[in-house]
Amino acid sequence: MSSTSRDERCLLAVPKKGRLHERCMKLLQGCGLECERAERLDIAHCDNIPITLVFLPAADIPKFVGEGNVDIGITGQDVIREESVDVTQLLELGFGKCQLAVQAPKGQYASAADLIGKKIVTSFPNLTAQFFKELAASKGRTEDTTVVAVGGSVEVSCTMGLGDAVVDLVETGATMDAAGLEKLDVILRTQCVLIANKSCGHPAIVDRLKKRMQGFLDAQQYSMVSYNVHAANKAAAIAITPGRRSPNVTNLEEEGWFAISAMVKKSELMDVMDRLADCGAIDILAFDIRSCRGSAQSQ
Ligand SMILES: Nc1ncnc2c1ncn2[C@@H]1O[C@H](COP(=O)(O)OP(=O)(O)OP(=O)(O)O)[C@@H](O)[C@H]1O
Ligand SMILES: O=P(O)(O)OC[C@H]1O[C@H](OP(=O)(O)OP(=O)(O)O)[C@H](O)[C@@H]1O
Ligand SMILES: [Mg+2]
Repeated sequence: MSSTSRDERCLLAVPKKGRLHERCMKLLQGCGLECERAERLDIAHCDNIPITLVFLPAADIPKFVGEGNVDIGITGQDVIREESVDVTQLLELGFGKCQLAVQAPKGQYASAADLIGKKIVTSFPNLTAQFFKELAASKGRTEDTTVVAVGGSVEVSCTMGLGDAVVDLVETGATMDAAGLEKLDVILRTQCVLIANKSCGHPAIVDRLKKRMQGFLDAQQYSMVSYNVHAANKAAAIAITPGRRSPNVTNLEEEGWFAISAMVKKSELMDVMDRLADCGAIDILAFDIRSCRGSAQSQ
Protein backbone atom coordinates (compact mmCIF):
# COMPACT_ATOMS: atom_id res chain seq x y z
CA MET A 1 0.00 0.00 0.00
CA SER A 2 1.16 3.56 -0.70
CA SER A 3 2.30 5.64 2.28
CA THR A 4 0.48 8.82 1.23
CA SER A 5 -1.76 10.40 3.93
CA ARG A 6 -5.53 11.07 3.76
CA ASP A 7 -4.97 14.70 2.71
CA GLU A 8 -2.73 13.70 -0.19
CA ARG A 9 -5.20 11.08 -1.39
CA CYS A 10 -8.22 11.80 -3.51
CA LEU A 11 -11.28 9.91 -2.23
CA LEU A 12 -13.40 8.39 -5.00
CA ALA A 13 -16.84 6.98 -4.12
CA VAL A 14 -17.87 3.92 -6.15
CA PRO A 15 -21.23 2.05 -6.03
CA LYS A 16 -20.67 -0.87 -3.69
CA LYS A 17 -22.82 -3.47 -5.48
CA GLY A 18 -25.09 -4.18 -8.41
CA ARG A 19 -24.70 -3.42 -12.08
CA LEU A 20 -22.98 -0.05 -11.62
CA HIS A 21 -20.33 -1.63 -9.40
CA GLU A 22 -19.19 -4.07 -12.09
CA ARG A 23 -19.06 -1.40 -14.80
CA CYS A 24 -17.19 1.03 -12.52
CA MET A 25 -14.56 -1.55 -11.59
CA LYS A 26 -14.01 -2.35 -15.27
CA LEU A 27 -13.66 1.35 -16.03
CA LEU A 28 -11.18 1.92 -13.18
CA GLN A 29 -9.17 -1.11 -14.25
CA GLY A 30 -9.14 0.31 -17.80
CA CYS A 31 -7.77 3.55 -16.29
CA GLY A 32 -4.86 1.59 -14.81
CA LEU A 33 -5.89 1.86 -11.15
CA GLU A 34 -4.40 -0.96 -9.12
CA CYS A 35 -6.02 -1.51 -5.75
CA GLU A 36 -6.90 -4.43 -3.58
CA ARG A 37 -10.06 -4.46 -1.52
CA ALA A 38 -9.87 -6.60 1.59
CA GLU A 39 -12.91 -8.83 1.96
CA ARG A 40 -15.91 -6.99 3.51
CA LEU A 41 -13.98 -3.70 3.68
CA ASP A 42 -15.57 -0.71 1.95
CA ILE A 43 -12.29 1.09 1.34
CA ALA A 44 -9.34 0.31 -0.95
CA HIS A 45 -6.14 2.30 -1.49
CA CYS A 46 -4.71 2.36 -5.01
CA ASP A 47 -1.02 1.53 -5.16
CA ASN A 48 -0.05 3.39 -8.29
CA ILE A 49 -2.01 6.67 -7.99
CA PRO A 50 -2.97 8.63 -4.83
CA ILE A 51 -6.64 7.64 -5.02
CA THR A 52 -8.62 5.75 -2.38
CA LEU A 53 -11.84 4.03 -3.40
CA VAL A 54 -14.75 4.20 -0.97
CA PHE A 55 -17.56 1.74 -1.71
CA LEU A 56 -20.99 3.22 -0.95
CA PRO A 57 -24.64 2.66 -1.96
CA ALA A 58 -25.15 4.42 -5.32
CA ALA A 59 -27.97 6.54 -3.89
CA ASP A 60 -25.76 7.89 -1.05
CA ILE A 61 -22.89 8.99 -3.30
CA PRO A 62 -24.33 12.40 -4.37
CA LYS A 63 -24.68 13.49 -0.71
CA PHE A 64 -21.17 12.30 0.22
CA VAL A 65 -19.66 14.16 -2.75
CA GLY A 66 -21.83 17.25 -2.24
CA GLU A 67 -20.86 17.54 1.43
CA GLY A 68 -17.16 16.88 0.75
CA ASN A 69 -16.85 13.58 2.70
CA VAL A 70 -15.34 12.27 -0.53
CA ASP A 71 -13.80 14.34 -3.34
CA ILE A 72 -15.31 12.66 -6.38
CA GLY A 73 -17.80 9.90 -7.12
CA ILE A 74 -19.42 7.76 -9.77
CA THR A 75 -23.20 7.37 -9.72
CA GLY A 76 -26.40 7.87 -11.68
CA GLN A 77 -27.76 11.29 -12.67
CA ASP A 78 -31.14 10.10 -11.35
CA VAL A 79 -29.97 9.90 -7.73
CA ILE A 80 -28.03 13.18 -8.07
CA ARG A 81 -31.22 14.93 -9.17
CA GLU A 82 -33.27 13.18 -6.47
CA GLU A 83 -30.90 14.42 -3.75
CA SER A 84 -30.68 17.84 -5.47
CA VAL A 85 -27.06 18.26 -4.39
CA ASP A 86 -24.80 20.88 -5.93
CA VAL A 87 -21.90 18.94 -7.47
CA THR A 88 -19.83 19.37 -10.63
CA GLN A 89 -20.56 16.82 -13.36
CA LEU A 90 -17.18 16.03 -14.95
CA LEU A 91 -17.95 13.26 -17.42
CA GLU A 92 -20.81 11.15 -18.78
CA LEU A 93 -19.71 7.53 -18.63
CA GLY A 94 -22.12 6.01 -21.18
CA PHE A 95 -23.42 3.18 -18.98
CA GLY A 96 -26.28 2.87 -16.46
CA LYS A 97 -28.51 4.38 -19.14
CA CYS A 98 -32.22 4.23 -18.34
CA GLN A 99 -35.31 6.38 -17.84
CA LEU A 100 -37.20 7.38 -14.71
CA ALA A 101 -40.75 6.79 -15.85
CA VAL A 102 -44.34 7.06 -14.65
CA GLN A 103 -45.85 3.57 -14.96
CA ALA A 104 -49.46 2.50 -14.40
CA PRO A 105 -51.41 -0.76 -14.74
CA LYS A 106 -51.92 -1.46 -18.47
CA GLY A 107 -55.02 0.07 -20.03
CA GLN A 108 -56.23 1.95 -16.92
CA TYR A 109 -54.94 5.47 -17.51
CA ALA A 110 -54.48 7.40 -20.74
CA SER A 111 -51.79 9.79 -19.48
CA ALA A 112 -49.84 10.85 -16.38
CA ALA A 113 -52.33 13.70 -15.90
CA ASP A 114 -54.98 11.09 -15.05
CA LEU A 115 -52.87 10.21 -11.99
CA ILE A 116 -53.01 13.70 -10.45
CA GLY A 117 -54.56 13.32 -6.98
CA LYS A 118 -53.83 9.57 -6.87
CA LYS A 119 -51.27 7.56 -4.88
CA ILE A 120 -47.83 7.00 -6.47
CA VAL A 121 -45.21 4.59 -5.10
CA THR A 122 -41.53 5.27 -5.79
CA SER A 123 -37.91 5.27 -4.58
CA PHE A 124 -37.65 8.79 -6.02
CA PRO A 125 -40.12 10.75 -3.81
CA ASN A 126 -38.65 14.21 -4.45
CA LEU A 127 -38.56 13.96 -8.25
CA THR A 128 -42.01 12.35 -8.27
CA ALA A 129 -43.59 15.00 -6.05
CA GLN A 130 -42.01 17.75 -8.14
CA PHE A 131 -43.18 16.15 -11.40
CA PHE A 132 -46.82 15.86 -10.26
CA LYS A 133 -46.79 19.33 -8.73
CA GLU A 134 -45.64 20.85 -12.02
CA LEU A 135 -48.03 18.67 -14.02
CA ALA A 136 -51.00 19.71 -11.84
CA ALA A 137 -50.00 23.39 -12.14
CA SER A 138 -49.73 23.11 -15.93
CA LYS A 139 -53.24 21.59 -16.08
CA GLY A 140 -54.77 24.07 -13.60
CA ARG A 141 -55.54 21.21 -11.19
CA THR A 142 -55.47 21.66 -7.40
CA GLU A 143 -55.51 18.11 -5.98
CA ASP A 144 -52.42 16.92 -4.14
CA THR A 145 -50.85 13.70 -5.45
CA THR A 146 -49.77 11.36 -2.64
CA VAL A 147 -46.22 10.05 -2.96
CA VAL A 148 -45.30 6.88 -1.03
CA ALA A 149 -41.54 6.26 -0.69
CA VAL A 150 -40.25 2.66 -0.75
CA GLY A 151 -36.71 1.31 -0.91
CA GLY A 152 -37.04 -1.16 -3.81
CA SER A 153 -39.24 -3.67 -5.65
CA VAL A 154 -41.36 -0.71 -6.67
CA GLU A 155 -43.10 -2.49 -9.57
CA VAL A 156 -45.05 -4.88 -7.35
CA SER A 157 -46.68 -1.97 -5.48
CA CYS A 158 -49.79 -1.73 -7.66
CA THR A 159 -50.44 -5.49 -7.47
CA MET A 160 -50.16 -5.25 -3.68
CA GLY A 161 -52.55 -2.33 -3.52
CA LEU A 162 -49.92 0.05 -2.17
CA GLY A 163 -50.65 2.65 -4.82
CA ASP A 164 -52.38 3.46 -8.11
CA ALA A 165 -49.16 3.82 -10.12
CA VAL A 166 -45.37 3.87 -9.72
CA VAL A 167 -42.39 5.97 -10.73
CA ASP A 168 -39.33 3.78 -11.34
CA LEU A 169 -36.40 3.12 -13.64
CA VAL A 170 -36.95 1.49 -17.02
CA GLU A 171 -34.19 0.15 -19.22
CA THR A 172 -35.43 -2.68 -21.47
CA GLY A 173 -39.00 -2.46 -20.13
CA ALA A 174 -38.98 -6.17 -19.18
CA THR A 175 -39.61 -5.55 -15.45
CA MET A 176 -42.40 -3.07 -16.19
CA ASP A 177 -44.04 -5.44 -18.65
CA ALA A 178 -43.78 -8.43 -16.31
CA ALA A 179 -45.53 -6.40 -13.60
CA GLY A 180 -48.41 -5.57 -15.97
CA LEU A 181 -47.47 -1.89 -16.13
CA GLU A 182 -47.13 0.53 -19.05
CA LYS A 183 -45.14 3.74 -19.44
CA LEU A 184 -47.19 6.95 -19.37
CA ASP A 185 -44.43 9.55 -19.17
CA VAL A 186 -40.67 9.98 -18.75
CA ILE A 187 -39.50 12.20 -15.89
CA LEU A 188 -35.82 12.06 -16.82
CA ARG A 189 -33.22 10.19 -18.85
CA THR A 190 -30.20 9.18 -16.82
CA GLN A 191 -26.76 7.63 -17.10
CA CYS A 192 -23.77 7.11 -14.87
CA VAL A 193 -21.50 10.14 -14.44
CA LEU A 194 -18.27 11.19 -12.73
CA ILE A 195 -18.99 14.00 -10.26
CA ALA A 196 -16.79 16.18 -8.05
CA ASN A 197 -17.26 18.26 -4.93
CA LYS A 198 -17.50 21.97 -5.84
CA SER A 199 -14.27 22.75 -3.96
CA CYS A 200 -12.50 19.45 -4.56
CA GLY A 201 -8.92 19.71 -3.28
CA HIS A 202 -7.18 17.45 -5.80
CA PRO A 203 -7.60 19.12 -9.20
CA ALA A 204 -4.49 17.53 -10.77
CA ILE A 205 -5.38 13.96 -9.79
CA VAL A 206 -9.02 14.46 -10.77
CA ASP A 207 -8.03 15.86 -14.16
CA ARG A 208 -5.69 12.93 -14.76
CA LEU A 209 -8.39 10.41 -13.84
CA LYS A 210 -10.96 12.17 -16.02
CA LYS A 211 -8.59 12.06 -19.04
CA ARG A 212 -7.89 8.37 -18.43
CA MET A 213 -11.62 7.68 -18.26
CA GLN A 214 -12.27 9.62 -21.46
CA GLY A 215 -9.41 7.70 -23.11
CA PHE A 216 -10.85 4.37 -22.03
CA LEU A 217 -14.35 5.33 -23.18
CA ASP A 218 -13.07 6.59 -26.56
CA ALA A 219 -11.02 3.42 -26.99
CA GLN A 220 -14.13 1.30 -26.43
CA GLN A 221 -15.94 3.13 -29.20
CA TYR A 222 -13.20 3.01 -31.82
CA SER A 223 -11.02 0.45 -33.61
CA MET A 224 -7.83 1.14 -35.55
CA VAL A 225 -7.92 0.06 -39.20
CA SER A 226 -4.79 -0.26 -41.30
CA TYR A 227 -4.48 -1.21 -44.96
CA ASN A 228 -2.35 -0.86 -48.07
CA VAL A 229 -3.64 0.90 -51.15
CA HIS A 230 -2.34 1.90 -54.60
CA ALA A 231 -2.05 5.59 -55.45
CA ALA A 232 -4.91 5.21 -57.94
CA ASN A 233 -7.32 4.28 -55.11
CA LYS A 234 -5.80 6.36 -52.31
CA ALA A 235 -8.27 9.27 -52.39
CA ALA A 236 -11.29 6.94 -52.44
CA ALA A 237 -9.92 4.91 -49.52
CA ILE A 238 -9.18 8.04 -47.47
CA ALA A 239 -12.75 9.21 -48.07
CA ILE A 240 -13.91 5.98 -46.42
CA THR A 241 -11.48 6.32 -43.48
CA PRO A 242 -11.04 10.05 -42.79
CA GLY A 243 -10.08 9.23 -39.16
CA ARG A 244 -11.04 11.42 -36.22
CA ARG A 245 -8.59 14.14 -37.19
CA SER A 246 -6.91 12.75 -40.31
CA PRO A 247 -5.60 9.32 -41.39
CA ASN A 248 -1.92 8.42 -41.04
CA VAL A 249 -0.50 7.92 -44.56
CA THR A 250 3.01 6.56 -45.22
CA ASN A 251 4.84 5.46 -48.37
CA LEU A 252 5.50 1.76 -48.86
CA GLU A 253 8.83 0.61 -50.31
CA GLU A 254 6.87 -0.62 -53.31
CA GLU A 255 6.52 2.25 -55.81
CA GLY A 256 3.01 3.78 -55.96
CA TRP A 257 1.70 2.06 -52.80
CA PHE A 258 0.71 3.57 -49.46
CA ALA A 259 0.03 2.23 -45.94
CA ILE A 260 -2.89 4.00 -44.26
CA SER A 261 -4.21 3.75 -40.71
CA ALA A 262 -7.15 5.53 -39.12
CA MET A 263 -9.56 5.31 -36.19
CA VAL A 264 -12.98 3.96 -37.15
CA LYS A 265 -16.16 3.75 -35.04
CA LYS A 266 -16.67 0.14 -33.96
CA SER A 267 -20.30 0.32 -35.04
CA GLU A 268 -19.14 1.12 -38.62
CA LEU A 269 -16.09 -1.18 -38.71
CA MET A 270 -17.44 -4.08 -40.80
CA ASP A 271 -19.04 -1.77 -43.34
CA VAL A 272 -15.82 0.29 -43.61
CA MET A 273 -13.70 -2.85 -44.16
CA ASP A 274 -16.11 -4.07 -46.89
CA ARG A 275 -15.99 -0.71 -48.63
CA LEU A 276 -12.18 -0.53 -48.42
CA ALA A 277 -11.89 -3.97 -50.03
CA ASP A 278 -14.38 -2.91 -52.74
CA CYS A 279 -12.26 0.11 -53.60
CA GLY A 280 -9.07 -1.92 -54.04
CA ALA A 281 -7.42 -1.72 -50.60
CA ILE A 282 -5.52 -4.86 -49.53
CA ASP A 283 -4.07 -6.28 -46.28
CA ILE A 284 -6.93 -4.66 -44.34
CA LEU A 285 -6.49 -5.20 -40.59
CA ALA A 286 -8.54 -4.06 -37.59
CA PHE A 287 -7.15 -3.66 -34.06
CA ASP A 288 -8.74 -2.93 -30.71
CA ILE A 289 -7.47 0.21 -28.99
CA ARG A 290 -6.77 -0.19 -25.28
CA SER A 291 -6.81 3.50 -24.41
CA CYS A 292 -6.10 6.84 -26.03
CA ARG A 293 -5.29 10.45 -25.13
CA GLY A 294 -5.33 13.87 -26.69
CA SER A 295 -8.22 13.31 -29.12
CA ALA A 296 -10.45 16.32 -29.83
CA GLN A 297 -13.26 14.81 -27.73
CA SER A 298 -10.93 14.41 -24.74
CA GLN A 299 -9.81 18.04 -24.45
N1 LIG B 1 -32.10 -1.40 -15.15
C1 LIG B 1 -31.20 -0.45 -15.12
N2 LIG B 1 -30.53 -0.09 -16.24
C2 LIG B 1 -29.61 0.86 -16.22
N3 LIG B 1 -29.25 1.55 -15.13
C3 LIG B 1 -29.88 1.23 -13.98
C4 LIG B 1 -30.87 0.22 -13.91
N4 LIG B 1 -31.29 0.11 -12.62
C5 LIG B 1 -30.59 1.02 -11.93
N5 LIG B 1 -29.75 1.70 -12.74
C6 LIG B 1 -28.83 2.77 -12.34
O1 LIG B 1 -28.10 2.26 -11.24
C7 LIG B 1 -28.29 3.07 -10.09
C8 LIG B 1 -28.25 2.20 -8.87
O2 LIG B 1 -29.34 1.33 -8.86
P1 LIG B 1 -29.60 0.40 -7.58
O3 LIG B 1 -29.38 1.17 -6.34
O4 LIG B 1 -30.90 -0.30 -7.81
O5 LIG B 1 -28.44 -0.54 -7.62
P2 LIG B 1 -28.32 -1.79 -8.52
O6 LIG B 1 -27.05 -1.58 -9.24
O7 LIG B 1 -29.55 -1.99 -9.32
O8 LIG B 1 -28.16 -2.89 -7.38
P3 LIG B 1 -29.33 -3.64 -6.62
O9 LIG B 1 -30.57 -3.57 -7.43
O10 LIG B 1 -28.73 -4.99 -6.49
O11 LIG B 1 -29.48 -2.93 -5.32
C9 LIG B 1 -29.61 3.76 -10.35
O12 LIG B 1 -29.69 4.95 -9.60
C10 LIG B 1 -29.55 4.01 -11.83
O13 LIG B 1 -28.76 5.16 -12.10
O1 LIG C 1 -36.40 -2.14 -17.76
P1 LIG C 1 -35.57 -3.21 -17.15
O2 LIG C 1 -34.45 -3.64 -18.05
O3 LIG C 1 -36.38 -4.38 -16.69
O4 LIG C 1 -34.83 -2.59 -15.87
C1 LIG C 1 -35.58 -1.90 -14.91
C2 LIG C 1 -35.38 -2.48 -13.54
O5 LIG C 1 -34.00 -2.43 -13.18
C3 LIG C 1 -33.91 -1.91 -11.86
O6 LIG C 1 -34.16 -2.93 -10.94
P2 LIG C 1 -33.04 -3.89 -10.36
O7 LIG C 1 -32.88 -5.06 -11.26
O8 LIG C 1 -31.81 -3.09 -10.11
O9 LIG C 1 -33.68 -4.34 -9.03
P3 LIG C 1 -34.12 -3.38 -7.82
O10 LIG C 1 -35.48 -2.86 -8.21
O11 LIG C 1 -34.17 -4.31 -6.67
O12 LIG C 1 -33.08 -2.32 -7.71
C4 LIG C 1 -35.07 -0.94 -11.79
O13 LIG C 1 -35.40 -0.65 -10.45
C5 LIG C 1 -36.15 -1.66 -12.54
O14 LIG C 1 -36.89 -2.50 -11.67
MG1 LIG D 1 -31.46 -1.89 -8.69
